[in-house]
Amino acid sequence: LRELRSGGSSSPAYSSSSSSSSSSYNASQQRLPGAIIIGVRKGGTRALLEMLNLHPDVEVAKAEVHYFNVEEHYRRGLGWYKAQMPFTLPGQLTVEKTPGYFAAPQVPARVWDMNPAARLLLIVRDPAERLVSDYTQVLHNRLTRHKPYQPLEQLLIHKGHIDPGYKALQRSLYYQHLARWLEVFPRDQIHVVDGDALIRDPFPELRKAERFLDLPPRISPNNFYYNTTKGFYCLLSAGHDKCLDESKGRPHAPLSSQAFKQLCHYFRKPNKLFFEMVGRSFSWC
Ligand SMILES: Nc1ncnc2c1ncn2[C@@H]1O[C@H](COP(=O)(O)OS(=O)(=O)O)[C@@H](OP(=O)(O)O)[C@H]1O
Repeated sequence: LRELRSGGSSSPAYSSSSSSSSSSYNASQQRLPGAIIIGVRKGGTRALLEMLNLHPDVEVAKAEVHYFNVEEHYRRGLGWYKAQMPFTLPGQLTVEKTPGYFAAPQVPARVWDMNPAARLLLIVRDPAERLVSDYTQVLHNRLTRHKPYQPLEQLLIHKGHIDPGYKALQRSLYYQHLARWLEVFPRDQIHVVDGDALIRDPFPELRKAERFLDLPPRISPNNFYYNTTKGFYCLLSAGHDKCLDESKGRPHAPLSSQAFKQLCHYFRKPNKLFFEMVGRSFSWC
């Protein structure tokens, strides 16, 4: 527990964030993360981070850090990484999220070297939907920079068949990436969050995450309300409300129903392998 909360430092185990915050013993400082949201890209990582941040014993790194997956950052060392973290009191849990960690082969061993007790959160979503969301984000970025782009179907389908080389498709092969994490971390240090369930009804997923992180249950259904304009749940805390920005929940780029069906068929086997690996199944297409 101590290592989880303090990222391996020697600060005392759990103490409430509201207790004796004025004493120098409890001086706030930056600490390495005890928990990391490792992915998946477009799985709902921002929503999960913001929702965990509702917990009084959790502080989060606001920006994606990309420490373990970007060589230039990794070379800067743990001092740099720590300096990207929020200030916390002893007993508070530091959390960062970088969706790019999940599919980057060098990352699991690096996270282990940082803190072998780190708790890992993996939020997954229907891999076909995720792929379309991934493409939509790339398309949006290219349009913003006035760069050319290809329609999704052209990237995805080659001579009538799904092209296994398409990067966004590979990012949806969850079992391949998870297998690498499981070579390094024990299964019980990785908690799988259902990203589709988080969209439909966030509270039960948050309760499970609190339990995994050994946090006392502090997040409540009253922290969420459905915003009909946004079409998603938004957050309520201490009288403030917050919805995720417009980059979350964009209308997806079009894809013919025939191509989407092909995609669903393609994912059947890899999905089955993932279900076996995590010991549960999801009702994906
Ligand atoms: N409450 C709430 N509000 C808004 N959006 C929500 C929420 N919960 C989950 N989501 C889904 O999060 C998807 C984006 O995932 P990520 O944050 O992981 O994207 S990223 O990889 O960091 O770019 C985003 O995917 P798209 O809908 O495809 O844009 C959302 O569906």
